Order: sequence, then structure tokens, then C-alpha cells
Amino acid sequence: MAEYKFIGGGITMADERIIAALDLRTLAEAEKLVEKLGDSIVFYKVGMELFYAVGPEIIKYLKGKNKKIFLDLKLHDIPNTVAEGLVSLMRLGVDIFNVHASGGFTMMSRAAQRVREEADKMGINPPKLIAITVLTSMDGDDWDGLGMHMPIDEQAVRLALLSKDAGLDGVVASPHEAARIRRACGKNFMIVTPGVRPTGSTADDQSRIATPEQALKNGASQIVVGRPIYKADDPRKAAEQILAEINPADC
Ligand SMILES: O=c1ccn([C@@H]2O[C@H](COP(=O)(O)O)[C@@H](O)[C@H]2O)c(=O)[nH]1
Repeated sequence: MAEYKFIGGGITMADERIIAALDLRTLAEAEKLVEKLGDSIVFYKVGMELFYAVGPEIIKYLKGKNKKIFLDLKLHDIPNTVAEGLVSLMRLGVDIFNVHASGGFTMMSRAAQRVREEADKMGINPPKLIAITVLTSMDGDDWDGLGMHMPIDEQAVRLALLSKDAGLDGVVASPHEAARIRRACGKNFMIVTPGVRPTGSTADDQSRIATPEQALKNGASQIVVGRPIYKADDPRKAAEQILAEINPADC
């Protein structure tokens, strides 16, 4: 939701529907970007590149700045290993974390149950546990190479329903499948969509992309934006343009 803040005499908006990906290699680079973005971004995604290099320090830093955190480590292993891995990550105090839905129902339901049990013990609200459906970089050729015969969108809906049945809070999917997943899984299910590109930006290695506005119209609850913000000459301006696009009445 949009939350208005007065900054330096002007108005800027913070909107938890935008999650900015911190795909950087050092704490110093991440801190510099977070400083530049200021109050325009309240939700950050920490993925493998940064977490493997910096570890829990980045989470501590973001929490110190009152930012929300999606820890995107995409766990994919046997049920016990994933469940206990998530329990270890819970100590960091993140808001969202994730597993691969292709790990299957048993893995996901054990993970969801273990996260709830541990949250009860810790006396906290459990972090949201979501599952990757089909990576947004996959195109038809990649998909065929895996020997998959069901179309990508059908498989994404199938994995979303499996995740919901297993007790997860939502999924990561491309904006192309968001509408079908929203219809199948209902209004309270989280649908986080990477593969978001403002008009005019390059697709990079993403295949199933849409603009921020279209992704949200399709039913995404949150959008992930990485390179269009952190590689921009002026990251704050890039973030504010996305905010303006998704909150047209507010500008
Ligand atoms: O299917 C997926 C799952 C995760 N991601 C992650 O989102 C960001 C996207 O970054 P861009 O620079 O905006 O392309 C990145 O961290 C991925 O690891 C995804 O893209 N697709």
C-alpha cells in the first residue's frame, strides 16, 4: 500500500508492492544503493549473490534501516534439510523466504509446518513462506529441453495450487501466469512477480516479462525489480518512475 512521507520539502511514496533486488556483491555497494533509494523503497530482496558474499550482516543492516526483507535463497533439497535450513534462517528475522515448488508436496508441507512450529516457540509471526513455480528466465526452448510437455502457464498454476495445498503463503511466478494463478488460488494468496521491466528497459536474461503496472493488473501482490533500478544512472528516479506508474492517481 502507498504510504506518504514528506522528505526534503517534497512528497515521496513508499509502497510495499515494490521489492527492489539487491543483486550486488558487497555490503558497501548495497548500503550505497539503499542510501540512494532512501524512503522510496521499503522492501528489499536479498538473493544468493549478496547473501553468499556478505551473510547475515546485510540482514542486520536492512533491519537497522527499518526495511522489510525477502530472503530469496530458493531452497531445494530433501524435506528435512529444507525445513531445518528454514528454521536456521528464521533466526535472522526476515519477512519472506522461499523454496522451490518442484521440491514437491512433502518437502513444502514439512517446511510450512516446521516454520509455524518454530515461530510459535519463538513467539513471533511466522515469516511468509513462498515457492518458486517456473523461473521467469525460462522460455519455450529451455522448457522443452527439460522434457516438460505441459505448457509453462499450466505448470505454474499446478505448482501454485500444490504450494497452497502444502500450506505455503504464496508463490513466485512470472507476470504472464499471475492472472491464472490469482483465479486458481484466491485473493489472499501472495503472488510475487520478478521479470518486471518498465517500458523501454532491456529484458536482460528474463523471458516472461511485463511492465510493473501490467504485472499488478494481472494479479501480482508484489513485484520484484532488480536491474532496472540498481543499474539505472539515477536509481532513485527509476524507483520513483515505477511508483508513479503504479500509483497514477497519486501523482
Ligand atoms: O523466477 C524468478 C525467481 C527469482 N528471480 C529473481 O528476481 C530478481 C530479478 O532481477 P532483475 O534484475 O529485475 O531481472 C533476481 O534477483 C532473480 O534472482 C527471478 O528473476 N525470477
